Amino acid sequence: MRRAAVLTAGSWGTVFAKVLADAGARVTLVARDREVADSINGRHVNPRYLDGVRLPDQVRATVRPEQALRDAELVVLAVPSHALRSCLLDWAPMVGPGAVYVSLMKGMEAVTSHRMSEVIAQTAGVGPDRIAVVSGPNLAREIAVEHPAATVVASSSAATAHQVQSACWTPYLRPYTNGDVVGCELGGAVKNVIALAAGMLEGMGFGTNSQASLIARGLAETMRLGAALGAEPMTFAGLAGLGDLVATCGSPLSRNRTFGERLGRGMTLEQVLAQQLQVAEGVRSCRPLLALAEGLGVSMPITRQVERVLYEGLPPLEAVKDLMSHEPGPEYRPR
Ligand SMILES: NC(=O)C1=CN([C@@H]2O[C@H](COP(=O)(O)OP(=O)(O)OC[C@H]3O[C@@H](n4cnc5c(N)ncnc54)[C@H](OP(=O)(O)O)[C@@H]3O)[C@@H](O)[C@H]2O)C=CC1
Ligand SMILES: O=C(CO)COP(=O)(O)O
Repeated sequence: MRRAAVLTAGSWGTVFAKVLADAGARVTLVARDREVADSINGRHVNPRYLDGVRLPDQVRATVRPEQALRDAELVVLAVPSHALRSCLLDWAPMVGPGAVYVSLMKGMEAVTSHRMSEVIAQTAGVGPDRIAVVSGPNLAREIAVEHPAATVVASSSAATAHQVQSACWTPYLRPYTNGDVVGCELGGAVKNVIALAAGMLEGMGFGTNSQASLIARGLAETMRLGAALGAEPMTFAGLAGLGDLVATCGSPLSRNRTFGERLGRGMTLEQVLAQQLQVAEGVRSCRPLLALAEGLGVSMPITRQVERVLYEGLPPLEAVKDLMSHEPGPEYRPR
């Protein structure tokens, strides 16, 4: 039986622990809070993040990372992106030789603009062949109740991608492999920013044409950045690109979309942050994404307007007016 450690017991970590267990692994889920760990071990539920869903018996919880990590073949990482580097500096020395690191995270690191797999490689000192990224239209709550969905397992090593693919293939989650790690990670990070904008449109009362136009133009700027970074264009037509954009921009379950919707209804960043219990990665990722794009001469007008709303206090309606008033050009352009 495969042994997996999942860190930590938030929404997606808890649900992915269930996926791995349903696919046949013995899973140790690391919680930061003893009450959460006790509840998972005693009642098979995580009341803080996944109330009402029973976890399989093969999911055990601990508050001690070393207990989970010492014999884990898969080290599955699901912390907010801004916390990854400091967490891994603590955790990596506890990981056994040969383990594969799996990133579930969809964000970019502030200041460095690094993708999560880059942060893993740097802090854990492992090569790309021991890193996989899982990304796709995977709203945790829907996967938890086993609504059928698909996802992508990306790794530069086909063997690693296949190993993780077979570890998370269940009757309700269908994983496809992809060698394009850059494209899959960018798809996941940028769609969170676009979902903030989708929520703003919803909050301002705009309809389906506005949403569809946003998704298509959001995809265009994701693809421009991807092309400049060497990603495969087809990745963005797939699950980690268009698939995740549609799911996240369209679902009230999305934390990013909900965050944006509150901004669209007139709340300030501080007011929304005060209400937000779970991570909305787009809020922190939009600046490192813009920095990356600016360094490469790539234009990301929607991401820029989201940044202005978040950090410059621009009213969302003004952001829409600004986007609509630029001189229109060809639909496709490389930069
Ligand atoms: N939820 C979803 O539907 C999906 C999420 N993702 C991605 O997965 C990643 C994790 O998201 P998700 O599980 O939803 O987030 P949640 O906000 O639901 O959970 C965050 C988890 O990280 C822990 N945590 C918070 N801050 C820190 C910190 N500074 N150091 C260590 N641990 C910390 C929390 O512990 P505590 O409870 O003790 O605060 C909690 O276990 C994100 O990158 C997200 O984009 C990807 C696909 C689907
Ligand atoms: O990544 C997700 C779905 O694929 C979850 O999106 P949110 O983080 O916006 O909830």
